[in-house]
Amino acid sequence: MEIDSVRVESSVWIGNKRYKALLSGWYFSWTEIDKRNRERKTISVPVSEVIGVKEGRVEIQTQKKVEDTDLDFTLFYVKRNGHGLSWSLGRTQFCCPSRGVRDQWTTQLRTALKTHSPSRPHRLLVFINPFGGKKRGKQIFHSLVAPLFELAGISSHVVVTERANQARDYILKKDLTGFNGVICVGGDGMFSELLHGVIGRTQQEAGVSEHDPTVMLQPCDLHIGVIPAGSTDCVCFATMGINDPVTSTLHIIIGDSQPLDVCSVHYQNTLVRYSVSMVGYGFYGDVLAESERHRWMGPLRYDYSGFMVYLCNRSYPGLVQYLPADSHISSPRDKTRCLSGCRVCSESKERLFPHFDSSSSLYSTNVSQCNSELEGEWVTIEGRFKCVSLTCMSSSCPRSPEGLSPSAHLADGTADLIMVRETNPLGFLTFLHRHTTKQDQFDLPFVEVHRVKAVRFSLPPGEAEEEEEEYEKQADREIQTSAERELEDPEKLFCGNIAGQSQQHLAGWKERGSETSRLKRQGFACVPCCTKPRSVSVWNCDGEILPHTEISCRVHGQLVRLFARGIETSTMQ
Ligand SMILES: Nc1ncnc2c1ncn2[C@@H]1O[C@H](COP(=O)(O)OP(=O)(O)OP(=O)(O)O)[C@@H](O)[C@H]1O
Repeated sequence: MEIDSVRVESSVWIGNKRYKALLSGWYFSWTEIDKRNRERKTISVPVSEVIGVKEGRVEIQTQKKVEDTDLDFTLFYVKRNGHGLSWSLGRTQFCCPSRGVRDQWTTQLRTALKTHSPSRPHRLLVFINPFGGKKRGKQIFHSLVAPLFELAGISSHVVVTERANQARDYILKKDLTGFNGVICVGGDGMFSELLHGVIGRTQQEAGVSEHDPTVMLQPCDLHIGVIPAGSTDCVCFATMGINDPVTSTLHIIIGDSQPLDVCSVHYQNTLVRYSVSMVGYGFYGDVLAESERHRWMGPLRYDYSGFMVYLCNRSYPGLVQYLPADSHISSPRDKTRCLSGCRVCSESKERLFPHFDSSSSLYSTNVSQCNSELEGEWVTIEGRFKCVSLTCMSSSCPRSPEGLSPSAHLADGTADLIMVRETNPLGFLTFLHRHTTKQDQFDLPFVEVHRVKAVRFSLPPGEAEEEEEEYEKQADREIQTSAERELEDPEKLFCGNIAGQSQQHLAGWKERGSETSRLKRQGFACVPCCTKPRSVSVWNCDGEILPHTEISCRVHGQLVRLFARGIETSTMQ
């Protein structure tokens, strides 16, 4: 029988009220019937949003309780709260006229679930960062996430991390057979580990060199899920519209799938990092560098560092080259929002994977995309900038609900390049302040924004040599100071610089044996309030400081997939 033609109907009781229950195609609904047999209010649940069907009267919240009765079944489903962005577990207990009817309901609902939700995960690999955010990762997983996975019949293998990069290395090296996805319980740093692991693993298996800046990367099949438990959870917020562990868990269970663009950052012919959120130079780099020196302050360090760096009022020379995206498709100032089911993103799939058909491998089709995606005329802009940033998504967060670029798309194969030229402190404050309001931050004479496919940043020729000289001198001074500090208190240096967010990146440096250069650069870059004017800032790449100034960035359309669906339309004004 065709599932769409399945129709099951019967009388049921919820409490002491009589209802008509109906399973028809994609929906299960129940309508109250009053004493005169008139139909009252109907509640309708899409089968794809059913979490589980259990025999008896079952409760899982606070404590699991099962009352095994012959006539009852309990339905668990996604319930939308408030404006709908926050999801919780809905639960309704149905009492049937006979055991036969009850069994028919449970069987038909489970069959419908399999048919309408074929891409739900069955087995997940979960990484918990016990030190992320308020250090509640383990508690969040065991009290809020694990019971829902169990209810939905999802098994999970849990790894509580003991060091930075453990999750990334695990994904790169271990056998992942049987896993339908990887989940992080932590913040953006943990997400980044999973991102690097999943992309790296996929390229290894496809025999693609990540270091070649011109290569087409293989899109990744393994989905990534994010349970927010960090102090910065921007990726979660920008793809769900809310930071809530239960909402994220429910999106994972129902197998939502949101493709995401990823920006690769290269230094010459070496991959430096991947980014999904922001690669920012100048102000954003300085704030991160400064905040790393004040980790002891906790999340407050970002406000403090932002204020200090703002007071320094620095601007930096730079040569920015970019490859524009097709402006007929969309633009960063078209006032649209990338919402769930976004037309621009779904139409981009054909452009990004023009020869895709499910019978052939994605990679073989991507090779032809390689050339066309890097075709076009590069535009060059030289000047002094307060900041230059590139963002693959709106990068909205609770503090800036509209984000760095409100009209950016999650999966259209482009990023928005924002350049803020040198201006007076009040002008720059206006630009920053507009990120927290609905006012257009691009409607300022010193701000430029472009939708792009690739960007290159370098120092203007004269500056580069001058900088190199000054850099060497300053670095030597810093090394000496650092060494003295280390001798005084080795713990201090370790805690201040190695622990936490920049760990992944710094570990990478260490692996490459450039401890000296790390000290040089870090010491030099992290003193925004030093009296001497500097001409070079650092890059902030999704919360990590990059070890290079002259970088090239390229957007890889729909490279990874998240267990998410974007921000739902009905909830947006
Ligand atoms: N067991 C661990 N010990 C130390 N660091 C870890 C551990 N597990 C993960 N990490 C690293 O901690 C960093 C920060 O973690 P995460 O993003 O989960 O939390 P966060 O509170 O949002 O971080 P931050 O406030 O520093 O941005 C990540 O880059 C990750 O590599």
